[in-house]
Amino acid sequence: MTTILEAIDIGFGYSPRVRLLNEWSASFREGEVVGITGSSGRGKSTLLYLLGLMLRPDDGSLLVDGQPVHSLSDSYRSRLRAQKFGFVFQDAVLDATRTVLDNVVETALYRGEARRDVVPLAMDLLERFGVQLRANAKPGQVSGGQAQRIALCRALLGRPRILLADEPTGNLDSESAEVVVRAFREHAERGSVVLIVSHDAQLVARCDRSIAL
Ligand SMILES: Nc1ncnc2c1ncn2[C@@H]1O[C@H](COP(=O)(O)OP(=O)(O)OP(=O)(O)O)[C@@H](O)[C@H]1O
Repeated sequence: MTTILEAIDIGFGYSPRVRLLNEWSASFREGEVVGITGSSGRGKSTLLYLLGLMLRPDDGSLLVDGQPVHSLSDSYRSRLRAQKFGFVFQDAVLDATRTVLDNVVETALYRGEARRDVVPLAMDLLERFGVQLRANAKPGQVSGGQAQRIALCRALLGRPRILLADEPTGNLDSESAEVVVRAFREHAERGSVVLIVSHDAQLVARCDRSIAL
């Protein structure tokens, strides 16, 4: 299977005294759903920021589809992020001034897709995750669990090659969590990799493998 993302001997600390990662290596292949576990404060979210090109490692290298990315310019890394990455983070960061539907289609429009093409796809995703009736609401008018599913729709609509999810089922009941896990699996099977940070042992057990930090 093709390797999509590879970290080689990554080192990182927010300050020299507090090192979170030392010579950390891992590779992630097409079709995989990988769980990342570790105690609170261990650095799991930080690892997603590093793998998602939001932070730069202090040492080591990172390859995306075989291309070294650690020393690329910020603007190139931003473009790569928009092209290849999808994020489902805890603080879902939906734009409060725009409707749920506009939030979901935002990344696809940024990539140059036509609104008339992506709106039906977005509505299908919202329906799948049980939030289609909130399409015209503003993010401030939806619950935390709904916001999480809306952020997931936005990420999946972008069909990212690398999907990074931080506690994606944290605010969800078990039935909604099940829908999310199935969606991750299907997404990976279409030729992507999905990395999930979670404290939820049941969720991690359903991944293809897990990595403990
Ligand atoms: N921007 C920052 N500047 C300085 N320290 C930070 C910053 N962000 C996080 N930290 C610290 O780095 C450590 C790792 O944080 P991180 O959020 O990556 O852990 P985590 O494993 O995801 O934790 P949790 O399971 O509680 O979400 C923590 O001690 C945290 O306080």
